[in-house]
Amino acid sequence: MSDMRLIVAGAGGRMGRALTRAIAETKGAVLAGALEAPGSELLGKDAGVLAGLPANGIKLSGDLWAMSKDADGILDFTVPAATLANVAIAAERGLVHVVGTTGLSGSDNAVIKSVTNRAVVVQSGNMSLGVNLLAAVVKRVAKALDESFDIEIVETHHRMKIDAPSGTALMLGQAAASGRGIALDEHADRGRDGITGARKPGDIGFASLRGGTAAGDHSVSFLGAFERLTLSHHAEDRMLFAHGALKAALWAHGKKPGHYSMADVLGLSDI
Ligand SMILES: NC(=O)C1=CN([C@@H]2O[C@H](COP(=O)(O)OP(=O)(O)OC[C@H]3O[C@@H](n4cnc5c(N)ncnc54)[C@H](OP(=O)(O)O)[C@@H]3O)[C@@H](O)[C@H]2O)C=CC1
Ligand SMILES: O=C(O)C1=N[C@H](C(=O)O)C[C@H](O)C1
Repeated sequence: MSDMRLIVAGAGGRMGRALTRAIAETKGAVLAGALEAPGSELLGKDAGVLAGLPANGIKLSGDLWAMSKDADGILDFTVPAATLANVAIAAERGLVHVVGTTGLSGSDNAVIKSVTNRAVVVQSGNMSLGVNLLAAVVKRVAKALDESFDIEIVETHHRMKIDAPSGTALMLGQAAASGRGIALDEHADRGRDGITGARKPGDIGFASLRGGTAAGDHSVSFLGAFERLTLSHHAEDRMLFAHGALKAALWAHGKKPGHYSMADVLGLSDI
């Protein structure tokens, strides 16, 4: 099969630059386009140079429709409004759409899912093997422990992150809720402040720390009487997520339309 031709959305961003480097390091993938926000001062710049590589001749552009004429997929780590705009074009062009953007609302996710009867979408709040394994373990542990164990999720990210809780924290919360057989929406306790009252039994708490350059730390604690169990993951570099996204795109190339997760890509769906 010929190389998979990939567009990087948000090519001037932290993940966008990492994705450009990951594509350059990956056999079977080639950079076909670099998308940035219309009006960005980076439009016209060379994607390779922005990523710290030799020039590759791919200039940042705000026109996804034009650049996707001969492309196979798009790696989208941007902002919710951009991802939603990209969904329709990716579906129309038949591109594999790897969605890593977080901070999406329930209705945003419904829009993404609405195209998956005709388009291939791989979506995950975290593209790493370790976090997806952690989610499977959290689900299993939550199933084994009853409400006498309180569940608390703590995440730490770099000072530039704009959404909280992180997509990964919500994914881990969803895994815990599924293991317990409860709806996360009804039991999430996000952001305590002031006289909050005692913790409600069965709630899943979230706390977000921001600072420095942390690529992404997550821990899930089960706190019971006289004992605490904490499971955690530490990302050391965002190239981890970029290589995961590449793996997802190559896996999805040629798959039938559907909404896939990173657990599907990694063969962890049955755990
Ligand atoms: N699922 C996963 O494994 C991971 C997910 N993420 C998520 O990826 C997203 C991006 O993170 P990060 O790279 O750190 O953020 P950055 O802010 O560094 O990058 C986002 C980029 O998207 C650009 N952008 C904004 N609007 C558009 C548009 N309409 N079209 C194209 N590009 C646009 C931004 O441009 P401008 O600055 O000009 O607005 C910016 O360059 C976040 O939601 C983050 O949580 C991050 C790491 C891993
Ligand atoms: O914004 C980030 O940096 C990250 N975002 C994702 C999230 O919201 O969970 C994944 C990773 O933790 C890095």
